[in-house]
Amino acid sequence: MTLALGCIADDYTGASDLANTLTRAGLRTVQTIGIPADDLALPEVDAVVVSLKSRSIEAGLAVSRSRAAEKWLRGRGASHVLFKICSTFDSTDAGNIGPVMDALRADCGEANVLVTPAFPETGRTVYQGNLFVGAVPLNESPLKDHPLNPMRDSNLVRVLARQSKTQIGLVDLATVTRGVEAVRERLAELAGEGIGAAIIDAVFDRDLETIGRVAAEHRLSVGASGIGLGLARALVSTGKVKSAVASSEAGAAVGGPAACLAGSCSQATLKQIASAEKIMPVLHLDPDRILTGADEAQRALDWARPRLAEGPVLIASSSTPDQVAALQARHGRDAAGHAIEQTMADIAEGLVKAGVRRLVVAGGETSGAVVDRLRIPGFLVGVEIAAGVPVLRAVGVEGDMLLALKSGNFGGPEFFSDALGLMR
Ligand SMILES: Nc1ncnc2c1ncn2[C@@H]1O[C@H](COP(=O)(O)OP(=O)(O)O)[C@@H](O)[C@H]1O
Ligand SMILES: O=C(O)[C@@H](O)C(=O)COP(=O)(O)O
Repeated sequence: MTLALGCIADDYTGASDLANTLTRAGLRTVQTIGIPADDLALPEVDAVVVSLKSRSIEAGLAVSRSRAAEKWLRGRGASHVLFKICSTFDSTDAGNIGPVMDALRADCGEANVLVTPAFPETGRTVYQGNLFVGAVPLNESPLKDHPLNPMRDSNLVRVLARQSKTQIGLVDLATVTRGVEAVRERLAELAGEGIGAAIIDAVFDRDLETIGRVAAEHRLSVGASGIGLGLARALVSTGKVKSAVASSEAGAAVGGPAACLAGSCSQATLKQIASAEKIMPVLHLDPDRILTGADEAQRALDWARPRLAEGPVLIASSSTPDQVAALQARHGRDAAGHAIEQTMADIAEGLVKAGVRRLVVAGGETSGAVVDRLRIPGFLVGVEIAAGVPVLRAVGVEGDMLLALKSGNFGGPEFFSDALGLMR
């Protein structure tokens, strides 16, 4: 297999979002969990998205895991590697976007890396280096209250400069609008000033197409699904990849019980849980009990098992920003996040043992904990449920299983019923 594009995603929902975008743009794509084992049977593909759970871990570990993934991808012919980050640039001043970018840049000898989290389809746009989430700057959006990476500065040139050893420049929208040659010239200018990476503005998909064409001439780029779209379109339009029609195999029905798990505390997920209450039984976990050692997973499984034969159930740990802040004040941010993720993984494991073959998970870190526990090595990409969220068919596991891994922020209010409607 010779890859036209190699991708490293810093979380599992982000990886399925990117795999979805690449598939829809005509690239045959698989999502792997970590670097695939040699004996994992993968179909012939144009792109591999290696999913890491590296967004919120210690920066040194994120660097070493990302470098190993890059080495694997380059070893399979990928001349370009996209480091997939969140469209809301989720990170702290300690990293991990800057340190990983610096390391990958050094490994591949790239003079200048284009960086953009723009993904207009989901309302993420970048102007003068400032990230907007819908109509508001990042620091005024619900991301200011994210449980793990509260985003309080919308100026990404500043944010990335705090994380990276590289000097960070800007390629503004006026330059992008002038086209591919103007962007190339601006990059050469920045390289001449010793600037190794640049935030590049993008508001519309046509901006991403310009960016994709220039990025494809380089060895490395950093961004969300939008730049993935630009790269995929560039690979297809230059004939490097023959555009493929998405296969229907990935979405074939599996039947059996279905369940949903929500660990995201985003506003979008809170609304989706409220809507789900109208159509399925919902159990709200008690996060304090989880942190004080009570067996909430057992309570949840005892609640769910007798209900599964009747239809889908939803189990949620999600709370409002005030409740999250209070819990973190009592137990610490990382301890709270980790304990709740592990409880979600325990519940997922118990549900699958009870026969669940269709599982919807809301939240990136939560999805990472669940997929790791279920030891799923990879996914084929099926139909799109909502922008950035496809149906996934597990590969390398016994029996058929469909999952949807939803970024906390993605999907409309009826997401859970929309997902279950497409996961037959
Ligand atoms: N009630 C809660 N209080 C505090 N933290 C929580 C609560 N519920 C879930 N969490 C944690 O918040 C984090 C949510 O992150 P994630 O799953 O990535 O969601 P998102 O996709 O919205 O970023 C996880 O670490 C999760 O364990
Ligand atoms: O780019 C995005 O917004 C998503 O693909 C993504 O990375 C989501 O992360 P979570 O919100 O943590 O699920």
